[in-house]
Amino acid sequence: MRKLVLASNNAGKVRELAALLAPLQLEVIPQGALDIPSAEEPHHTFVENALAKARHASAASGLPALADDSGICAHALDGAPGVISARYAGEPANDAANNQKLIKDLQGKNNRGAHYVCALVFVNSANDPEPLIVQTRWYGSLIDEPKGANGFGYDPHFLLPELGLTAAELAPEQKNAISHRGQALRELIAELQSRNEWQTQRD
Ligand SMILES: O=P(O)(O)OP(=O)(O)OP(=O)(O)OC[C@H]1O[C@@H](n2cnc3c(O)ncnc32)[C@H](O)[C@@H]1O
Ligand SMILES: [Mg+2]
Repeated sequence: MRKLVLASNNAGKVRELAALLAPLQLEVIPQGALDIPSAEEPHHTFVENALAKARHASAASGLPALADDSGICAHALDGAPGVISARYAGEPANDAANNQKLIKDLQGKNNRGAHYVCALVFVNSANDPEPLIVQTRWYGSLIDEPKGANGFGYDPHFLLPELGLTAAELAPEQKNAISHRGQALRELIAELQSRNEWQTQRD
């Protein structure tokens, strides 16, 4: 079976990506299972960081790799925390501290609009000259009081106004059906299939 390394050490992301990839005939291997450490993420864009992660995991494993660089952008904060979402409150990364800082920074701001961003990059090999790149957004608004126990990261504060629920109140499959990551992975799979590189069980 074709193998794919998931170039992420975030358990929440790995869970979501693995569920979305489950219908494909692929052996999905999180990089942690191969003892591949996190890549450096020095760039100013999600796409560049995702590309660095994908190349890093592919170089270390000798396998095709899929990376996700994502984050949340608060509209009243000029898009912060953005690419530094994982380490907004400092290192090591801590979801609770990041959420607290974000809510504190939004105190007194009327505009609670925000969007998640997900950049996905697939490479066939470490030096792949044609990486496949998809970037998507998921819009919502940020609430002070956390609600819900599903998901990860900023999800308990990310309200979907049309549903009246936070991302952390959605079942995993509901979140994947509408999230930035779900949208991006469906697009990426369609691109890969149009290249004829992956077959699904439906084929
Ligand atoms: O780099 P990897 O190993 O993939 O893991 P990471 O957690 O460091 O991932 P990022 O560098 O892409 O940082 C993204 C951060 O944005 C947040 N984030 C991204 N997608 C999210 C989602 O679906 N729900 C909640 N928070 C999310 C979360 O805090 C992540 O830690
Ligand atoms: Mg990271």
